[in-house]
Amino acid sequence: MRCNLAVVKLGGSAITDKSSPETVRWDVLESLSAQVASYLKAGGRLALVHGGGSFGHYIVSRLLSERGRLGPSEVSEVQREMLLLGITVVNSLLSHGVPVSLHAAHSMCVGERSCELTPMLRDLAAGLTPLTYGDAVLTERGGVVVSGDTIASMLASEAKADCLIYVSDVDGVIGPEGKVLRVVSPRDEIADITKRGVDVTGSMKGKIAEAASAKVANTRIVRWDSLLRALNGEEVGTRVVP
Ligand SMILES: Nc1ncnc2c1ncn2[C@@H]1O[C@H](COP(=O)(O)OP(=O)(O)OP(=O)(O)O)[C@@H](O)[C@H]1O
Ligand SMILES: C=C(C)CCOP(=O)(O)O
Repeated sequence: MRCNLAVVKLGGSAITDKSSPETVRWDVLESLSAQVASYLKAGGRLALVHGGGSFGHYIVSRLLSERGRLGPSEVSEVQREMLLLGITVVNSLLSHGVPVSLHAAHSMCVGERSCELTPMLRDLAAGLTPLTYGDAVLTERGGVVVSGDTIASMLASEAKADCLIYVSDVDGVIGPEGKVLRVVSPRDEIADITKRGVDVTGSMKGKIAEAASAKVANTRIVRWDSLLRALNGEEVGTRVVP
């Protein structure tokens, strides 16, 4: 069935090149913005989250290896880097006529799994397309990274979305036989096909666990060029079940 209210996570593996720092994949971003615009034009509603890609993951891993921890200055640097990618995504969506409203995750989250998402829900109800992203926040334990995968899952549950779509650079989840799985659960064995590049928040295994915890009926991991098909209810990519 076609999605009425969707939460879509624009994966950093799709919108950036994770093997090269601060590199946007402009063609992919343009395509995703056009697919989002087309879904909205057909009457769909959605909220968006994007990942760290070669912006967030690179800076976190560089700062951790150079300074050993994320203190106030490091958290601020990560927040700045994610804002840069956030503005880039806003520019692309706006150029396709999407009425996007950007919400910094560090203004809504106080820990890895603790976010107050009401501002996004309010904008969604008002007819805007709210957007947030994976980010860093300063806690009593020091700086921590809040994954966009987690925010997307929490947002889908709170918004009572009927679809939760994780967009990435792979056709879906690759199973141990090397083929895309039609369905996956967090207990299933999957192949490890991690590419060059850095990831500080758990890659595919973490994504499956977060996706499954949302308990949204139609939860999928799809390649970027299949987003609109997924929003239209087609069985593309890999469906995630608890
Ligand atoms: N079994 C698997 N099936 C599919 N992809 C896998 C698998 N194992 C590892 N991967 C890796 O997981 C990556 C996708 O996870 P990743 O966390 O990078 O996605 P993302 O959400 O797009 O990125 P970001 O966290 O930057 O937003 C793929 O690019 C692939 O390299
Ligand atoms: C690395 C940072 C700052 C954000 C991580 O978010 P994710 O890429 O959605 O896991």
